Amino acid sequence: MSTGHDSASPGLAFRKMHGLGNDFVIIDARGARAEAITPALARALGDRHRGVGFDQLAVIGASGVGDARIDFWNADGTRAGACGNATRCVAHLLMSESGAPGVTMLTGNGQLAAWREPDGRVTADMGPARLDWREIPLAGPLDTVSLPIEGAPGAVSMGNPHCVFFVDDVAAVELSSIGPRIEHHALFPERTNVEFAEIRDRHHLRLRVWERGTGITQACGSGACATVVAGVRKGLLDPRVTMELDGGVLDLEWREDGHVLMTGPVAHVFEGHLSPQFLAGIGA
Ligand SMILES: N[C@H](CCC[C@H](N)C(=O)O)C(=O)O
Repeated sequence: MSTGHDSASPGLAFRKMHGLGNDFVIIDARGARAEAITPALARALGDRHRGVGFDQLAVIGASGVGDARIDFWNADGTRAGACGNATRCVAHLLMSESGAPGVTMLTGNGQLAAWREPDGRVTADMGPARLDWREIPLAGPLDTVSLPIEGAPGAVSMGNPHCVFFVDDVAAVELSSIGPRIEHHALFPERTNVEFAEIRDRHHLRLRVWERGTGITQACGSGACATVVAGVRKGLLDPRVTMELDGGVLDLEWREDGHVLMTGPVAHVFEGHLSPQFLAGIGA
């Protein structure tokens, strides 16, 4: 039986990685045209039954600044300005490639540095937390420490919008119903990621996340960054915090210069090629 031209022409190469179960398809497009990556390709790849499946697609591009640029896409085909766990995964790839102990990458939150820790985990400097209502963005001039939404969540941008609630019992939160309601709340003209945090003490908390454009995820790095910032601003947390997410543990620090550092594991799962048949079936 013919297998078509798949073996002769292997198609587009990709990698599958994850950080605490927050999973990614990573495409190295440094030698390719960025226009090759479209919302339709992101949606098709993100389909967990007919594609590969991911929480985010991360596309590595050539950059005149730093080692590379990274563009992030959600499973619904929309773009994300930041993705902390994918930033750590791509940093791991770039450091493995160059043998260097650190790397800099251009993202929607500016140029970010990352480095490997002695224990093998990867730390990303996720850049400055942005706190002005225009930077989130919010629909109007509101105090981002406490929004006029039931539960008084805080709003933080890490290059993407986050709405952070502090609750008594995070296990009792019905993420699949409240998540999409807050994602599409009128106060957030570009929608928002939604975090629910249960504080254990000033250095420890439990976090669950509903992601804009993707839904419930096992972990969200930029959400963890936004949560430490929102918690410190409300007087609930110290600036160094360990967070337990559904998929694992992240260490966070909101540094005095406003940058947020995030440390956690990365995992390389497999490499593959998208078949020409799959690529030919993707619409506009
Ligand atoms: N998983 C990512 C965040 C994705 C954010 C995305 N859903 C958005 O639309 O901003 C992280 O580790 O930071």
